[in-house]
Amino acid sequence: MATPLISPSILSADFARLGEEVRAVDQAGADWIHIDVMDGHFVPNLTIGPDVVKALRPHSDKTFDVHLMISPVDPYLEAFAEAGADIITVHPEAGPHVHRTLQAIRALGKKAGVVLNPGTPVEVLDNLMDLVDLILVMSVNPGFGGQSFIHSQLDKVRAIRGMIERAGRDIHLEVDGGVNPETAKLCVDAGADVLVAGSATFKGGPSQYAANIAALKGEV
Ligand SMILES: O=C(CO)[C@@H](O)[C@H](O)COP(=O)(O)O
Repeated sequence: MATPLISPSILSADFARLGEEVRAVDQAGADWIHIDVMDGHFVPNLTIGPDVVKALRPHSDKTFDVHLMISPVDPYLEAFAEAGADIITVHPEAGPHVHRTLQAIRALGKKAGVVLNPGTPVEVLDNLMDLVDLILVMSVNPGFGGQSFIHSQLDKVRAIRGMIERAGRDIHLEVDGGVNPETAKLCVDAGADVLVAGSATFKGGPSQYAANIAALKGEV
């Protein structure tokens, strides 16, 4: 299979040692760092805000891939941009005007991502393709790490890969949720080029991170 970029979700890291954990996965071969921001309203869990992103920024030069699961989302874009996010990814359901939200992310000098929940149809992308640098397909319902991969999302990945080819632009296609070495291969074969993995990266503690990331890349 083609080698995907791996973006470990720090949701599965040891939150008491978050800076060290980010450094550890960076040194273990992570390509990006995936940061899940949850508000207890748009999704049924609470995580972190821009101050934590800012505190983590000195721990890695890798791309900070920030997934905002918050509503409303527009009032917080600037804070996450200033905190050091490189890519800011939003849900179409998180505000009244997703087109305007993506424009606002680009205006802040950041890459813009849009994310589709398992129940969100691909048609939502029809008028957004020229505004996105990343499309994230959730292969679990967002809110928690450690859930099982929803295989029906692979058809969505295949459909979006076709849309990207037709758009003729360089757009990353990322999958998140229940990604392990077995499902990673299915995602890459379906057209994904970036994989988010929480449990499968952080399992076994820091001594295992390099092996876990290599396994996700299909290198072992
Ligand atoms: O955004 C989310 C969940 O909402 C994901 O990023 C999870 O954190 C992935 O965890 P695993 O399924 O890989 O354990």
